Amino acid sequence: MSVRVVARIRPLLKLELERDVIVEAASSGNEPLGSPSVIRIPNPKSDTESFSFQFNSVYAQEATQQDIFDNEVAPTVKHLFNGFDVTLFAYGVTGTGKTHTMRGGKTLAERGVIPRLLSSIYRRSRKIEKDTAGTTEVQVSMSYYEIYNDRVYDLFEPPEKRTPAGLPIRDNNGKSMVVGLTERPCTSLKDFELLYDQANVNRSTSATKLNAHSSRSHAILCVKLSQATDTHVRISTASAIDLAGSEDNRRTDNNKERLVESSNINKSLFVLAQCVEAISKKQPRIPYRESKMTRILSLGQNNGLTVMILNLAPVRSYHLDTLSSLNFANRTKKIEVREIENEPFFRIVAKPADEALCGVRPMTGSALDRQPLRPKTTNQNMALRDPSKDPQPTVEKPVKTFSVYSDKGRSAPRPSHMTVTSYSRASTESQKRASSDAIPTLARPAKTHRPNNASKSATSRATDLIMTQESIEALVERKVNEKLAQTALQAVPGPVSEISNEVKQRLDALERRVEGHEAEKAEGLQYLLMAKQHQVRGEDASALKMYQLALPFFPGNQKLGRKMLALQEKIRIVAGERRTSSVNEAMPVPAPMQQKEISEQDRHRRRNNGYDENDDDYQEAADINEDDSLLYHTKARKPARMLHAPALGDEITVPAKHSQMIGDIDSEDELAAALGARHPHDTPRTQQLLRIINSRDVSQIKLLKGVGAKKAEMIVNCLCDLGDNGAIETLGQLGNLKGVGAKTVESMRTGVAV
Ligand SMILES: Nc1ncnc2c1ncn2[C@@H]1O[C@H](COP(=O)(O)OP(=O)(O)OP(=O)(O)O)[C@@H](O)[C@H]1O
Repeated sequence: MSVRVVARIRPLLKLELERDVIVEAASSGNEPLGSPSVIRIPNPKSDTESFSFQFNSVYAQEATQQDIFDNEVAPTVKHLFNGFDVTLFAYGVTGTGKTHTMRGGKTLAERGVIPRLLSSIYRRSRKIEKDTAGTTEVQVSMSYYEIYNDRVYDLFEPPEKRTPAGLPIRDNNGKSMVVGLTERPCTSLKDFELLYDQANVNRSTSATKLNAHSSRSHAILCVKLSQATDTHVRISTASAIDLAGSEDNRRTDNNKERLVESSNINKSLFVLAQCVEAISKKQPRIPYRESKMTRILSLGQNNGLTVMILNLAPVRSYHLDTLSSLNFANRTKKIEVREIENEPFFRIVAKPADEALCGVRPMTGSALDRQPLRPKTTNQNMALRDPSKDPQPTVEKPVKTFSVYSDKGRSAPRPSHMTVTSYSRASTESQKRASSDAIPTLARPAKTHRPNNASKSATSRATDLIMTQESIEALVERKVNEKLAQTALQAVPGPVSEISNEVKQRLDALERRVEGHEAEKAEGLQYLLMAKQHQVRGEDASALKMYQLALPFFPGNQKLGRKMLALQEKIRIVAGERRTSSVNEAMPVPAPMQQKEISEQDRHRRRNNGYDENDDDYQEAADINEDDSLLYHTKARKPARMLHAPALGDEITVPAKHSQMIGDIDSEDELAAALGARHPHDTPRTQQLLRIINSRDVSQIKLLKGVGAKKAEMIVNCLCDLGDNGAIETLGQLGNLKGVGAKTVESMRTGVAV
């Protein structure tokens, strides 16, 4: 089944005008009751022509939240209860109504897809429990996380408690799982709303020029539904994803922090577009792994039902962005998704004695609060009892805890001590296992029945044997994970040896250093990426600013320095030319307008017939990976791109020392000095330390690691001896101050947070 793609046009906002509306819903003539399924939008080159895009459904400006839910989401609830996973995601440019569609407002009418989905799940759960006279127990739990700057953060944790590196993602049985995520049981809609609202406070949102409450992250809500009877349990998951919107930074006026977020958002959406393109062209390699969002979304890889809601703004100011989104959606609708339901697995009725024996507590309440720091495993295949303690006399062979792929057509042996009834759905061809792990009130389930390979045809067995490098790696990783998870489950907790304070401190310091390094490097790369984006758009002054911000993260990188000098030279020349031409021209065109026109024309030229404006930008952004000055590159180098015409609107004054020619620079030190760095090897941490020292503020200095009030006063006294303008320029100078040695300097430096 293909991904279901529906488009929703949001109504006009306060400042938008009726005459600017260019996107409209139309009918193809084939739909029942004439409900629209076509989006019509003019050709940006000629208003007399228009493009039409057909989707599964189209919702015009006046469509309500109820309409969207009733037609697009309510039908999936039935499938969820039948054991299918459901993925709903909102896609669109910033400010087009994704969050409004998914979360919505506070009033009943304004509630979005997510609260309505949960309401429907609870209603159906109650009905099932009632209809089965309580023999089927339905439980709902949720996890909620965001991908912010390509890092995964648990939204149940307040930002101040997050580890900067975020949570890791592991592959497990072909699914990407976030490790260490909190999972909260929620027994009623009220429970859910409370948790959801609290978690949303932790989501990264900010005001931008295009949206007062812009989501700066992709938010992923996973609702796990577990239906348990006496004999078996069925788990299915509904994932509701509110993607962050792509942004054209020429329109956002974003500051430094917003630009970093924006480039991460754009990059992940670019990778998503690449994945969709690769899938639609049936390419052998889909670049899922190039961003965390695509890894988690795994479009076309996940089973079950997928619905994409394409959010569109109706007005002309979004024209090219809207076309880009429509093109993306057009490709997405062709993606085929395997409609495979999750197999139920069998429960062993947990007895207190068993629990004591194998050390498994019923996973309710606090036990469910946090999953163990290991991949959520497919531990249906694992015996939870400790075999050494299990006095079952019938065990003849050691229990095999994972199956071996074999060409002999044997079915894998099943541990004989388990009280398991074989159950397999005839409709399910694959060896897919149920998607989840923690089952409230249950011991771990036993291995599911493996169909007898002998019944398979020779051809299908031969196909099974052709394994690609990727599938072998995935298989090995899966087996290792299973083994590790089993070991962890069977391990009897021994006495915990106390780590000495000294060791703890050293570990902490080490961790801080590693995190600092990672964060620093990532931040530097962000600046470079943005510099490149600005540069290819001809926004030279902004590009230069970004390169300047990146420089401290790559001390001594001569190539970067040269690039900056060349850019400065170019800006200087352009500024000179502009001054000359403004004297010569009788009626000058306003510079910013001219720049806009040039770049518009240029962009039209670059788009041959695809109208993939954003894709183009994304491509350029991605090209930075191929820049060999930037430490990280995987692909072969491409020929350098031609830069755009210089931005005529850029206002920049180039300091005299910056305007020297590249050839004048001989050493790294000169280069760094020319670029305004205090010292070529200054890292942000060093700079921050020197800033604190040079502040001459005893109250700040005494907080540095290894410095008390007395030492802080001594340092300030030394600085005062240097005179009013005296400053410490290097770590060497700092170490030479009275009472401060190399050791203290290192200690101060490692303690500085950047
Ligand atoms: N269908 C709608 N009805 C009424 N208002 C809407 C609708 N869709 C969007 N809006 C309004 O438009 C504005 C932008 O919507 P929203 O924040 O949902 O956009 P977004 O696509 O999530 O943006 P971002 O990607 O920046 O987070 C909000 O003020 C929202 O209330």
